[in-house]
Parts: sequence; C-alpha cells; structure tokens
Amino acid sequence: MSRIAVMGAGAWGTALALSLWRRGGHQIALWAHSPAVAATIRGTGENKLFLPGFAVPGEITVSSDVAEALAGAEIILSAMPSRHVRASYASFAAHLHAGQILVSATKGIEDGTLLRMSEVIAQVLAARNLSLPVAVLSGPSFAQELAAGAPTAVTIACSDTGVASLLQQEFGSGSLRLYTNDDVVGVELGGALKNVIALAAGVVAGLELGHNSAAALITRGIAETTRLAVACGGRRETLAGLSGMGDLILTCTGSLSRNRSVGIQLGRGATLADALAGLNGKVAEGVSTAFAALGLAERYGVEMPITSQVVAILKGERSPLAAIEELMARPGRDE
Ligand SMILES: NC(=O)C1=CN([C@@H]2O[C@H](COP(=O)(O)OP(=O)(O)OC[C@H]3O[C@@H](n4cnc5c(N)ncnc54)[C@H](OP(=O)(O)O)[C@@H]3O)[C@@H](O)[C@H]2O)C=CC1
Ligand SMILES: O=C(CO)COP(=O)(O)O
Repeated sequence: MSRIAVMGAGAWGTALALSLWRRGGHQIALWAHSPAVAATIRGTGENKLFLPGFAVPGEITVSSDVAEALAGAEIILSAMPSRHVRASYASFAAHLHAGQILVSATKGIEDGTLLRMSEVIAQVLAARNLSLPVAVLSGPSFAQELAAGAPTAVTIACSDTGVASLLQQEFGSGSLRLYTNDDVVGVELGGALKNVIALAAGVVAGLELGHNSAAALITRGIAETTRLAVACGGRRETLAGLSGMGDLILTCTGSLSRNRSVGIQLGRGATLADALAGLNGKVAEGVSTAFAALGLAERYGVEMPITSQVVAILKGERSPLAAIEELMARPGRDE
C-alpha cells in the first residue's frame, strides 16, 4: 500500500486521483489549491467546477492544507497549471523529504526562464538543499475519459529507469497503461508543445478549412516540435510516441481539448480575451507555451513556422486567415 498525494484538483488531478483510487492498493490524498474547491468536493462528492459528473468517493481524502495532503506520502503526483508550479512547490518544499518520488503531470514551459516543469521543480528543491527524483507523466489523456475509465495509455519518463518502472507498476491498471521512457526532455516537450499546434488546429477548424489543412497542420506540427525537442536534447523517436504524435493527434482532433477550442474561437474571429473567458477559469496551456516555445526556438536557432504564426495571432498582430496564407506562401522545401 502506497500513500499517493495528488497535488492539484483541477480536471487532471481529480481524474488521476480517481484512476489511482479505482486501481486499488493505494491511499489517495487530493490537494486543492482553493479551500472552496476542497470543501465542494468533500461536501458534494464531486468536483463540480473542474470535473463535473464524476463521483469522488470519500476514501479519497480532499484538503487544501498542504501539510495534511503530503503527510506520509511516498509518491507526490502534481497536476496544476504550469504558471503555478514554482510557487506551489515552494509551499510544498517544507513538507518534502528524502525517499519520496515526485511526478509532474503538468504540460507547459515556464514563462521567462523557458524551463520545463521538472526543471522548475528541481530548481525550487535545490534552493532548499533537497534532491528528489522527478518523473514526468504525459500522453494522450483527456481527464473526462480517464475519469470514465476509458482505456488510456501514457508515458512515464524518468532519468532513473528504476523509478519509471516502479511508477509504471504503482499507477498502471486495467484502464491506464504506462510506457516507460528515460527521455524526460522529449516527453516533457512533446506534452507541452502539442498544445501550441492544437491552438493552430483549432484555428483551422474555426476557419472551416477542411480535413486536408488539418492533416497538413498535424504533420508539419510534429515536424517542428520534433526539431525543437531534438535541439533541446530530446530523442526524435520519443516525439513519435504517446507524448508526441499521440497527444498531438488527440488534442488537434478531440472536441474535449481546451486548447483546440480556444483556437476555434480565434479562427471564428473572437479576441484572445473572449476566447479565454469562455474557459471559465480552466487552463489552455498552449497560449503561454507558444511564447516560451518561440523563445526556445530562438535560443537554439530552430525554425518553427506554425508556432510563429500562433504567436502572431495571439498577439493580435495577424488575422488567422493571414497567418494561414503566410504559411502557404513560404518558400518550397524538402519534406
Ligand atoms: N484536463 C486535462 O484533460 C489534462 C490536463 N493536463 C495538464 O494538467 C495541468 C492542470 O490542468 P487541469 O487539471 O486541466 O486544470 P483545470 O483547468 O481543470 O483547473 C485549473 C486549476 O488551476 C488551479 N489554480 C488556480 N490558481 C492556482 C494557484 N495560484 N496555485 C495552484 N493552482 C491554482 C485551480 O485550483 P483552484 O480552483 O483550487 O484554485 C484548478 O485546479 C495543465 O498543465 C494541463 O495541461 C494534462 C493532461 C490532461
Ligand atoms: O493534454 C490534454 C490531453 O492529453 C488536454 O488537452 P487540453 O488542455 O487542450 O484540453
């Protein structure tokens, strides 16, 4: 029996907690950032704001108290928006100790520092003389579908292959299959960068450009995200896996994607502010990741034409249609 603390009670943290509880064999604690969200889940047995329609059993202890959530935890699985990871771990650090395993399920790149989430976590801990293994969980996985028990496969990445194998066993169940990988860079960037291409796929859908355009975008999207991930030290084959191509296909085509839905609104002519307001407090990571990805692309001298156009649209500097026209007018090149 392991005690697992799931830190973050948005859609993803709640779905992961449900999946791990259903698997059996673990005590699950779910930490919500806001006391109101924790109280609602405890009081109603449901996360009405972020994952409505799924019962959260009383055996999952729900709290907004960090010390309470982390007490006795052997595995800490975090799933909060990327912009809150640094501050969250700063508040967790005093309650962490050697022997614990950290797993990041957040998909994003930190604004300004351009660090991956596992790097942000390691940096926060290092400043407090703590060093714990940090694994990454990423892959094609809509929270609602995992919560419903639909068969789902994701990647669990850690530079320590023993830790990845242990997490594969501890998290795996009849509805959640995990593949191990020691390429943390590739897995983490695959999960973060697909959100930017999903915004672009939404724009294509919002403009009603059809299936040819969508397929071209997904394919050229994986080409440019792979270029960047490889330049950053990731492996090409990782980007062809679940946390690359797999998540890209899901998010670029799935109607449950928040990133794609923001892109659709932009394609239909909405402002970014209006498109984000439609999410009612839910996160679309691709918006900030687009800027960070372009920052990494400039650092490593990598060409990212789709990401560049997404940034121009987000800044309001180019209309969605003009962005597509620019992509089509680029000089011919080899595939
Ligand atoms: N939803 C999905 O299907 C999937 C999401 N992910 C990733 O998981 C991460 C979390 O997304 P998701 O669960 O969907 O989030 P949601 O959009 O469902 O919820 C937003 C979350 O942000 C939290 N939050 C707001 N302010 C703060 C703060 N200051 N500090 C800490 N947390 C805060 C909210 O907590 P509160 O209201 O309590 O303040 C809430 O839990 C993202 O990186 C996402 O890309 C990955 C795979 C699937
Ligand atoms: O990461 C996800 C599925 O793997 C969820 O995508 P959205 O954040 O676009 O909803």
